[in-house]
Amino acid sequence: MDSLLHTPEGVRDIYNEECSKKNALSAKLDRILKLYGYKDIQTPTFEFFDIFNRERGSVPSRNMYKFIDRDGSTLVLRPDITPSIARAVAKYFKEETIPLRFSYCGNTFINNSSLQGKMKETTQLGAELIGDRDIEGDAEVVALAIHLLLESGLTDFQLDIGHVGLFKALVAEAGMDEETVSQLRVLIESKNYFGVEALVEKLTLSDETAKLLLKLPELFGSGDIIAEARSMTCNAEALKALDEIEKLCQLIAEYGFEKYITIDLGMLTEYDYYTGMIFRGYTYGTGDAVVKGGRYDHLIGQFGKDAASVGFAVVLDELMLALSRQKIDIPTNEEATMVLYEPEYRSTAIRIANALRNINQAVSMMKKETDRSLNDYKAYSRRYHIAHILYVDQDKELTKIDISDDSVRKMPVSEF
Ligand SMILES: N[C@@H](Cc1c[nH]c[nH+]1)C(=O)O
Repeated sequence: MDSLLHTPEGVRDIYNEECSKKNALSAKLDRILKLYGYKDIQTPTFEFFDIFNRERGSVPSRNMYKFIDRDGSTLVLRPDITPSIARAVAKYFKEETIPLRFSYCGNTFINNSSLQGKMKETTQLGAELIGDRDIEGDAEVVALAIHLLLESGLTDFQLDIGHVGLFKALVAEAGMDEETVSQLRVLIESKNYFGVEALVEKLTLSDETAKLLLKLPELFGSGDIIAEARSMTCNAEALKALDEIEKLCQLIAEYGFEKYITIDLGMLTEYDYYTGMIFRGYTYGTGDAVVKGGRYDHLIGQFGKDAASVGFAVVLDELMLALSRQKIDIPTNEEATMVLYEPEYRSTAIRIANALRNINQAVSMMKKETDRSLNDYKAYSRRYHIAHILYVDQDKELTKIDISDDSVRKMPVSEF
């Protein structure tokens, strides 16, 4: 019987305070998205497999939850919301040539290996700036991500900014096969210097390319590393990527957010749809990114609309974890009142509850059981963060109990 209460590994229930806080956080962040002109969009939780297949460059197929529809089509629970937005935009905004801004909040499902101990269902709150190919678009999106983290209450965080163009240019120049590229990516990403060295030695690369690849895991820090990287390559595409990061950092300074960014030229990603700058935000309390995003100029084109785009997603669950470990409160504005009534005064109690709800106060009604004492209800209120009890045991007067200090006051019912 007990096993009926279990949930599968990687998913969990969220309730009480934690759930109120998660919703409050998402509403708070949503307000900022609106301030930047992002409009709500919702796409389905499951889609055809092809929306996320290898060509799109999202999560690898083995990490997706796949199932079969009645008619035999293969469906997946979305592992990522960006390809869905790309599909929807190509479908409903095909003719629009001026940039569009969309934001969303929804759950994603990734069937990670259990060994990693990661959650398999997570809530993402994201923004996509569609049809903007300029560096100003990159800067807006990075600034917005920083603004959201500040709004959440975090003060100590860093946004690492990289660019897939640098790595792509180097491996293209070296003519590496896909398997080697992916091995190298993992090694550089995990800053495994010796691993990179061993692999690079096995390949036939120009001295210049080999040196820069070896150096990538260390190219992390402030603007100076751009100059350092620049001095190490003549590859035009690689130089272009470096120029872009430099310009992006200047624009982020125009937003006043430069202190939150770090350049990380060794930052790479498994998502193949990225074509330009990529970024990830980190803070204390969780090793995983609380926000992640980047530029993807060809994804929407795969659905038939040519629209260079850039966006990101805040991983709400990671952000919640970080906030809680950093003891940063998320105010929920939940000053709930309990209207506790003796059965014969039910209609008086309903009138009182309605009057309070009319002035936007949250009320939970509770019929008093004969075998429970007032103290039982006070203890319950303490457990569930109820601020007051209004005890209705006659028509004319009620008793107001303040749970924080146990003080008691009589009030005329006519006041409601
Ligand atoms: N969808 C990406 C984040 C992102 C949104 N837009 C661009 N990138 C992810 O799940 O990591």
